[in-house]
Amino acid sequence: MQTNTDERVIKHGYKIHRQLFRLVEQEILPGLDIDAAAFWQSFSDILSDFIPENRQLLEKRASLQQQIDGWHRNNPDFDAGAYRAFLTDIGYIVPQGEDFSITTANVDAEVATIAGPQLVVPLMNARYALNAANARWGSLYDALYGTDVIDESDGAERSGGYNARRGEKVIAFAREFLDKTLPLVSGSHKETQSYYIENQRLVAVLANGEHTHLADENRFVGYKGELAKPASVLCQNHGLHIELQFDDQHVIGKTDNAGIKDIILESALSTIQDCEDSIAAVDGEDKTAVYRNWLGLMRGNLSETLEKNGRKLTRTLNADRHYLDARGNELVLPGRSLQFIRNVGHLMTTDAILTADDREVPEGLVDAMITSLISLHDLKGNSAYKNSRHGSIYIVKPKMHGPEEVAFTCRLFSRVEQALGLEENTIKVGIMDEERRTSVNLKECIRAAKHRVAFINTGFLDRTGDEIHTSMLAGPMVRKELMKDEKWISAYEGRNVRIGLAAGLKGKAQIGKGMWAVPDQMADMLKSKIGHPLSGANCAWVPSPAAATLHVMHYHQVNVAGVQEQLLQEKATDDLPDLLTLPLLANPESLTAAEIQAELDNNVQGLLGYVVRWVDQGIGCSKVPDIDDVGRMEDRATLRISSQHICNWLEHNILDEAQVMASLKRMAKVVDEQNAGDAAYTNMAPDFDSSIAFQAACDLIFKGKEQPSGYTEPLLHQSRQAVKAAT
Ligand SMILES: CC(=O)SCCNC(=O)CCNC(=O)[C@H](O)C(C)(C)COP(=O)(O)OP(=O)(O)OC[C@H]1O[C@@H](n2cnc3c(N)ncnc32)[C@H](O)[C@@H]1OP(=O)(O)O
Ligand SMILES: O=CC(=O)O
Ligand SMILES: [Mg+2]
Repeated sequence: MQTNTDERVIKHGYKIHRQLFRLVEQEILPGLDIDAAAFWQSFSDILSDFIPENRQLLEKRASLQQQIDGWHRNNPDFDAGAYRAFLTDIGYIVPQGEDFSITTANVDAEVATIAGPQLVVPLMNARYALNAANARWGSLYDALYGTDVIDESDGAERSGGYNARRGEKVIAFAREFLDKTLPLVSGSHKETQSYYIENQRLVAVLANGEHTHLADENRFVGYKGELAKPASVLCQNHGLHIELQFDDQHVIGKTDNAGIKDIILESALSTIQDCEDSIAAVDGEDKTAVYRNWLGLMRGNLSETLEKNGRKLTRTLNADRHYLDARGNELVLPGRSLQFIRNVGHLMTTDAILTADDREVPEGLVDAMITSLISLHDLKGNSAYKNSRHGSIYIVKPKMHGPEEVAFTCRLFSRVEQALGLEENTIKVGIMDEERRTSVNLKECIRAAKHRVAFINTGFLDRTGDEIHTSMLAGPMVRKELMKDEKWISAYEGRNVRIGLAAGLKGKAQIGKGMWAVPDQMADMLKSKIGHPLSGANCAWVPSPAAATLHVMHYHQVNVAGVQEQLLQEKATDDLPDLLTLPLLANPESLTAAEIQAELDNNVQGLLGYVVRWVDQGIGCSKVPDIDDVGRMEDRATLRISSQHICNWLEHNILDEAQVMASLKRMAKVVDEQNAGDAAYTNMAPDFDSSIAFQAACDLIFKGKEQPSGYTEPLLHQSRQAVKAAT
């Protein structure tokens, strides 16, 4: 990209984008008691010290991939034993050391001890970022009413104004939840006429006049209003709060036997503010905008004015929540999720800072320094709202390949801590277990971060992309939808929990599970995502605040600490062979022409639908209809899967270029039609050659094999930069 270096400020040879420079000097540093000159000095030292090693780590990735490609070329008859020996020889599999336990300290309860949903949100979008931070508490009634969890039969449709029949179903569902979560000594919440507090106990009055209590009295923890007629009652189960709100004049409350107007669930315990795969930040200007949003969250003053349902409103961070406890003393609960920030990985570079010879610097180095600097506002109490009550900064580091790269991240964080005057290990690291070399060596990856690891999370979407790319030459892969039934993926998910528990994460850190990537299918999510807590994971990703409010019900049902205790008793098995079982098609000839076409069209439709918004409009995460018209969350990781999958089938002649090109052109028209209502949208068809987005989609497929680890960001960035330069 052409960069006007005149617009830059030179610091110790590095050329800082003026917008970023101003942000740091005028908005971030004030109030931090950090000398600007000292800051730029230590930042430049860090860049100079870490750039060469960052480069070497990337070279090692490329070299290992080359050796793996060569091995597959020379070994068309796959032998699992020889393959494992080869991976060990080349250092892809590293030796495993003695058992150990992590020592991470000063971790907030939302990470260490309470199990619950984790919401991920594109940080570039202030409206969503604020919504996510506030998603700590969510209305169960809204989450049920607004999603397919409540079916539309018997006149319970969602459309139009308030539908009382649907409302009844919501109330019935919620009462069922209360009966399971807060059972009464006798009777049911379905029969309650009122609730009151007496002798520090919650009393429920039933239709038959009986006054009953909670079966477990300790689940009542607080209230608002009067003892005899509370405005709300606060209960707790597995460390998660449930608030029953009363108002018999309210439109819902007046239809309810006990005057309940809503049930509020503590929902997204933690949130990941994402600088990575769900955003499109391709230059210094974009990076500055993203950092400014993080600053607003850490200073507590981020706000966004928006129009919703014909009304203008200003969204800001929610305050903490105040109650009286059972004894009548003040009880204050966090009003916002605990916020992590996801930095980018080691691959990409950014023109936010250029070297003396005008080369972009590694973006991950800039993220580490700037996002930590901003987080200091929280640590120093410069915000009305506390994020970490234990003085920690939580950085999620994605796409690391193996323990060496984790160690590099930890050394970087250590240097950032020194530069900012922070105690060692203040910056916690969330390790995305989403590259094959990390899964294979997970124990050693955790060891490399054992003083600061705050989570290990199975990013199964990137992990699937890496599975395909790493073994690109081994043979054609199974269809995308069938990946979830493959041996490697269940070994991967199981090992993550088992290795995490053996490394002492219980009670100290999160063992996390991946994203629910079908944002509108909440009924299905409710059926299946209980598998995550049941597997021993104490958090799992959700795509939206409503999904957090629904998924939290699983953590009321499952006592994750108990599951983890049980798993710790089980004997470990060697599941590395399963993890290394390649997801190859057993019988490629059995695929019908229709199956091949459907797989191709589906991949192409999702790919184009995502890429066109990314490249033309800078939207990094989209809900894109698949071939069956199901809206799917698409981000860079899902794009990595679809592009690599098509590339793999091309490589093994299941597809040919002409067929792929024909599909791209046909599906481009479909995607154009899907976006017809968007005034900012530019069609790809029929002038395909002049659509940068369409060309990017082609490159992601036809040049997919050469992309580092099959990543999509180099081509996406290049194309978005071209669009920005042209407008
Ligand atoms: C592999 C990986 O790396 S996964 C991690 C990356 N993925 C993500 O971060 C997914 C985050 N989710 C999203 O971006 C969005 O939910 C999408 C793109 C999937 C769907 O977005 P939309 O179609 O706009 O959502 P939808 O119309 O259902 O809801 C919009 C409302 O929900 C809110 N919302 C939706 N997603 C989120 C979210 N993740 N956080 C906070 N609020 C959200 C919006 O603020 C909006 O509410 P508002 O009008 O009051 O502001
Ligand atoms: O980052 C998450 C993933 O699944 O990839
Ligand atoms: Mg990922």
